[in-house]
Amino acid sequence: MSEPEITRFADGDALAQSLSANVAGLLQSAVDADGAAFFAVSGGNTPRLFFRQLSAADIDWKKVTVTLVDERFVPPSSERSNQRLAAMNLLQDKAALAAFIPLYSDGMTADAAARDAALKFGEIGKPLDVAVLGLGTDGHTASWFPGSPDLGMLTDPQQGFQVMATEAPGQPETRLTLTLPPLMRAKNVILHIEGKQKRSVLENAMNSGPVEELPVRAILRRTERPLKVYWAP
Ligand SMILES: O=C(O)[C@H](O)[C@@H](O)[C@H](O)[C@H](O)COP(=O)(O)O
Repeated sequence: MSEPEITRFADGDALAQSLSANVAGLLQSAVDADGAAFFAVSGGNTPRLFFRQLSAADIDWKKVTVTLVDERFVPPSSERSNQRLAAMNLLQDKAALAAFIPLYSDGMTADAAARDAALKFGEIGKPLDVAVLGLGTDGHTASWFPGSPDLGMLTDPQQGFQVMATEAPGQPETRLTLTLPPLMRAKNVILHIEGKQKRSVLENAMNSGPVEELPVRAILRRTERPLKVYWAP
């Protein structure tokens, strides 16, 4: 396992400025190299400022496809929707030109929506260029939650499903989530965390111990290139 590369920033503003500039550079490099870039973002509260900064980046957004690392299985009109969060904060300004692959699909079951999203990923024809992950204080990333009966499948590096529906204790709705294989194959995996509590969760996760206890361990131990951590207290 290669140690993650942790960069500390004075505050969330400085982190958002650096992260958005670096992600914009990675996406444009992918467009320059392959003619397209494939980008997955997480939801939750942490990424808002990063999204807003990135939406103003002057890159070739019409050649970028954005998707979600995970989603609550609710319509985009819901306050709980990560698609809504991305639409309102990232897919604005210059980034409004990007293509978007949702995980939620109206009129489909969660399993059918997961299959549908995975089919669309396959049509992109390349692995993710950039995946930005968050971290819960319970050690979850994506929708890989401790105590979920699906955790073994979700974090199995050999299994063939890129997107799966999952239930987790304490989560009000079914989740859709990328599994470990598409994230570990991503060319650049970034973990964006803010606050001292999440830093200590990360330190603990970097120690030996079961994935079941802190599921972020699954990606810490499996990325093909060192995972980059952006952290602000
Ligand atoms: O749907 C979600 O909630 C996210 O994708 C999730 O994995 C998030 O990254 C962590 O829960 C951190 O969330 P906060 O940024 O709100 O702490």
